[in-house]
Amino acid sequence: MQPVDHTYTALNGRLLLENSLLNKGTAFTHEERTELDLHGLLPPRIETLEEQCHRAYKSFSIKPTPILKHIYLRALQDTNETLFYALLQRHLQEVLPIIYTPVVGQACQRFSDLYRRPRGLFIAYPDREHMDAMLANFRRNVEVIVVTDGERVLGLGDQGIGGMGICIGKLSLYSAVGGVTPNLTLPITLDCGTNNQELLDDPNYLGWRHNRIDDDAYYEFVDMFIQAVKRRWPNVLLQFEDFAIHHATPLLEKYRDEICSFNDDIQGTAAVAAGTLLSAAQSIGKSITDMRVAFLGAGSSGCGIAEQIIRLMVNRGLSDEEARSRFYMVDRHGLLTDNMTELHTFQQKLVQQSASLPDALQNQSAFLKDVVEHIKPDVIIGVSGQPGLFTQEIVEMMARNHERPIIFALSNPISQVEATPEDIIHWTEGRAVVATGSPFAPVEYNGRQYPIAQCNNIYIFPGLGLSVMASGATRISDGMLDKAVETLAKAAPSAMDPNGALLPSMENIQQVTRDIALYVAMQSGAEGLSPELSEEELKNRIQARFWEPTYRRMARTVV
Ligand SMILES: NC(=O)C1=CN([C@@H]2O[C@H](COP(=O)(O)OP(=O)(O)OC[C@H]3O[C@@H](n4cnc5c(N)ncnc54)[C@H](OP(=O)(O)O)[C@@H]3O)[C@@H](O)[C@H]2O)C=CC1
Ligand SMILES: CC(=O)C(=O)O
Ligand SMILES: [Mg+2]
Repeated sequence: MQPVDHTYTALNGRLLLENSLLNKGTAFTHEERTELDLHGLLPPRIETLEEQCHRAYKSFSIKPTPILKHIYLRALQDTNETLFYALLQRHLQEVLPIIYTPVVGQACQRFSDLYRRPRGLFIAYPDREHMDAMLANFRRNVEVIVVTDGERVLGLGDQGIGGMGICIGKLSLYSAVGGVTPNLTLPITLDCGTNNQELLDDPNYLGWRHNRIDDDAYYEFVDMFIQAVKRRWPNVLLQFEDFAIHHATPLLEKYRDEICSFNDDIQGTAAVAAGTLLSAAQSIGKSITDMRVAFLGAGSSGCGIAEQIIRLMVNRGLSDEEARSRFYMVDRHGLLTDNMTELHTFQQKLVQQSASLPDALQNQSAFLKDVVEHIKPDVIIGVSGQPGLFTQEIVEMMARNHERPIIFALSNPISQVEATPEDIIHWTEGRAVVATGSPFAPVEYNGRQYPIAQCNNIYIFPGLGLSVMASGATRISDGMLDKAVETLAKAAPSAMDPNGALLPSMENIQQVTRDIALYVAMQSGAEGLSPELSEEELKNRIQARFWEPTYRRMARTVV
């Protein structure tokens, strides 16, 4: 009888050390080294995981730049995943900006230069006839996929196959925060070409050197991929990530009822932003149903966030029409109105009726400044991907209009933020309720420290993944996302104390993620999208599924 708390492997010697999921490096014990033919291949000292973490943290700390720290961590991940995640868990707050936004943005931009070892799948358009074979080249069991086509990476535009960096980063967080076993995750890049001339001209670019395919060719390619995923992993959770505006919503709408899937930029961002807004409303003692909200950027995230807040307002008693009338979506060409002809379908649902607008906004393209001046929104949300558009004039006007203006500058990475928290706090004399998409240090103003909430979908997607894994949900419904919003808002310190932070701290993010997983799973059960299980049963399943980075005794498979 083989002990059940052992991990069994048919690998030994160098092949075992090269398998990042199984490798323990210097933590292989004497017995394991004997049994698995490792003697001589490792330095003689045997370390504990804790000792390895100390050593790895020291190496990490002395790297002089954020990108070198990122490269170090990615190399560690490719060498020993248990150690990588143990390090992440012990230093999450410090390491998060390195493996995720903002530094992951640079890693995507320099993906080909930095490329060292294979991770995930690159599915290139010219290879499409081999779709099933490509998926079969990966491990048999996969439960979570993050897929991109790299066309809108953060606010950095088309990065071609560099988008893979984002998928790797997101899945690292599924494991570090959401307890999803790393060997069940799969990052995928659909290489549809690139329209980024710099990449096309770069002799080192590792992607398909071709302009992007579009229209029928694009949708047929994506469909070949989705059908192949369904054949190989019918129960997988598939996250669409960083697709450009013209593909993101059509793909979500096409596939959300066909495969268990969601779009992180639309729905994940919507849930975190709506949760943060609920929390901000609690802080300033105002109901969201009394608020008017203006957006800068009416793209995938902007319209997704607006639709989620509208659902919240409707759940709290407003009619759909009343709720929609409170939204002012400003895009590149100005405020969206019913006079505009070339809007995406998802934007058409969020237009203002020009006849009901104040005169000053009727006969011209109104921009954010005009909307803030004439509508006096309680909230402005930036998801334009363009830096600096929350100007001093606009922010000061917000502060004149409201005692506690709510200002969310959510574009990533830091280089693209609409206004820095430092500026917003100063321009509003410390009165603004601020959130950003990337992490910012607390702002010091008039002897007071203002912590800045990181309103990022990291608060949502790991919980959705854990929920699906624990419950076996087959779809991600709006009702499930609404539960995530409410659970997040309830977990915010501001729910207890108006001066408390808008979002739970990163130190508590694992617990928040478990709570989100639980309430989302209860909702999927109530909607018939997963077996209806008791709260207790679901908690037990979440606990049982939650992977922790620890070493197990490793032994040779007995054949
Ligand atoms: N905090 C978080 O968790 C998240 C943050 N984001 C960030 O949000 C940003 C946008 O993402 P996403 O919505 O998916 O991207 P999209 O491209 O779908 O949307 C961006 C929109 O902003 C518009 N825009 C561009 N320039 C201006 C301008 N000068 N004034 C007004 N609008 C403008 C674009 O118009 P056009 O198409 O004509 O250029 C487009 O409609 C990115 O920076 C991303 O990193 C996204 C997801 C999550
Ligand atoms: C956070 C994220 O998903 C984005 O900026 O695209
Ligand atoms: Mg994204």
